[in-house]
Amino acid sequence: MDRVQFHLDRLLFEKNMKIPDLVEKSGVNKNTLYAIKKNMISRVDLKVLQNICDALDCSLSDLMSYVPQSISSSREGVLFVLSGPSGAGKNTLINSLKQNYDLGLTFIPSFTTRAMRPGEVEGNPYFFVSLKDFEQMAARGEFLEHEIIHGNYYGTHLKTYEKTLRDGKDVIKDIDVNGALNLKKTFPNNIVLIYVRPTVLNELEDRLHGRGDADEDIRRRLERLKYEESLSDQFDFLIFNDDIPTATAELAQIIKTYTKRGDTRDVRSQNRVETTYAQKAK
Ligand SMILES: Nc1nc2c(ncn2[C@@H]2O[C@H](COP(=O)(O)OP(=O)(O)O)[C@@H](O)[C@H]2O)c(=O)[nH]1
Ligand SMILES: Nc1ncnc2c1ncn2[C@@H]1O[C@H](COP(=O)(O)OP(=O)(O)O)[C@@H](O)[C@H]1O
Repeated sequence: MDRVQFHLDRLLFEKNMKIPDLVEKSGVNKNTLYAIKKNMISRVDLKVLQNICDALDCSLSDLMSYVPQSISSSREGVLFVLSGPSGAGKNTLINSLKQNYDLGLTFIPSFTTRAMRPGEVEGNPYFFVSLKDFEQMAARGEFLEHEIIHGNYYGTHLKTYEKTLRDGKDVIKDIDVNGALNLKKTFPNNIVLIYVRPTVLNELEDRLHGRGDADEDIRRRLERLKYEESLSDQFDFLIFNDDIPTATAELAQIIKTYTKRGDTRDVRSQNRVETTYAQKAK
């Protein structure tokens, strides 16, 4: 697997740029840029990286990241990732799963710079840190991956994932679409990507209002919807969360299939289930 990963795709999206714009601004050859964008490059000149960073006004750690061998070869636990638009019900389903099913899953809180919401506490569902602390942690390479989402930073703690999965524990976590697809490159064999959404996307706004989000936060969150939907077909499963118990049951069904005792932990060798509700996305 590629342990050095480029994030050009995301950066271009964030800067509202296309490859031809970057060719013009950076002077870097088009084919090189496409290869970097697709993570299909095995060697690259430092000058090229410098020119890309200058053109995108970003740092090298925004453009690329490195995953240590120790974690990339971990095959012990299975990592279940829930992604989807804000308000889809990812956290609701994780909590409902905890309360109604005994699947022995571990939830690993991420680190974030966003403000704590009512009902949240330190360590659940996040460790809440300042921007300065987050940046220092990122610079020290403490994150497996990190992203800026809705203007806040979110990062998965490398050492905790490493230890938990190595100990053979199965993990469930909601991660944004970029982070999910990056993690798939890190753990190609023991990850299951699940995309969650309501059947009717217009319901998201009501749900976010119901959760008590401020209007400005709701607007920012919904702005990302189109991008998130555009990546949904790269996920292994799609769950329509219209009714919480039904969607929780679908999620539990998927998890049980991949964590059967006695089965190999290499999820590649297991057949994927299609329940009546949970459909493989493609
Ligand atoms: N890439 C990445 N995304 C994360 C991480 N932790 C949470 N997220 C995602 O960050 C986004 C915003 O999360 P949150 O602030 O809880 O808002 P919500 O989606 O509206 O509930 C969601 O898509 C989460 O799944 C992480 O460690 N890495
Ligand atoms: N199936 C559902 N029907 C109606 N409301 C829901 C459903 N699932 C979740 N909600 C509500 O929608 C809001 C957003 O859910 P949440 O789990 O915070 O979403 P996410 O973690 O995906 O951003 C919460 O107020 C939650 O109670």
